Amino acid sequence: MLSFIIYYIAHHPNVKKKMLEEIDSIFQDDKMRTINKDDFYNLKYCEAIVKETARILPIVHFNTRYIDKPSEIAGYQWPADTLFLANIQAIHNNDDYWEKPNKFNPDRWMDENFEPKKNSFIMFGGGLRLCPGRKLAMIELVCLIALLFRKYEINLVDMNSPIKVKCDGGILVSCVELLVEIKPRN
Ligand code: HEM
Repeated sequence: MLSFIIYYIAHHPNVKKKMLEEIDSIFQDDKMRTINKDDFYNLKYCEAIVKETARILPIVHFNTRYIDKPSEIAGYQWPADTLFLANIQAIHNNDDYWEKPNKFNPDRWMDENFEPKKNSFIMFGGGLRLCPGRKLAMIELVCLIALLFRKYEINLVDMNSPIKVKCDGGILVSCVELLVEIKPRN
């Protein structure tokens, strides 16, 4: 997921600028101090970048559900042993739920009153089997991008290269290759 985040940041200079302003306002040019809980809560724009990346390109593309008894779901009768696949990628990019879904726009998450429509943002699944690691994953990703971009300038080697992804088992999406140039920030 970090590769996808770096890719989208590199392709949206206005987003990168805003992210660096947030990071610099929090760390005040200190490139070494340990990140703490308050920093995490203040890194709202970084969090918005993580969510927006996961909206456009969810690493879990499909969520699965299985019924072991015949059931009626969404007005249809289904036999026992039916496996359902919910297409997370399609839901996240559907214009019934999202304004300009193809636009990478972390700002959509910045409005205090913004709440995605019910079940329209399911990067961590939902219901009883909701991902139990979601908070840890968010903390790790937000802190990681803040600590990386606080200290390093990260650019893509080839801005024209499309993102190279592979999909394992039709469900998990990962980045195959992303060539980056990293140098210390001034
Ligand atoms: C960006 C990172 C992550 C993403 C996108 C993600 C996404 C998901 C999704 C979509 C599910 C299926 C939920 C459902 O069926 O409704 C899931 C389940 C699960 N995740 Fe995560 N996850 C992430 C990180 C983590 C981490 C860090 C942990 C553990 C430390 C974790 C542990 C689990 C476990 C144990 C389940 C199975 C839950 C169950 O079946 O009851 N995940 N995750």
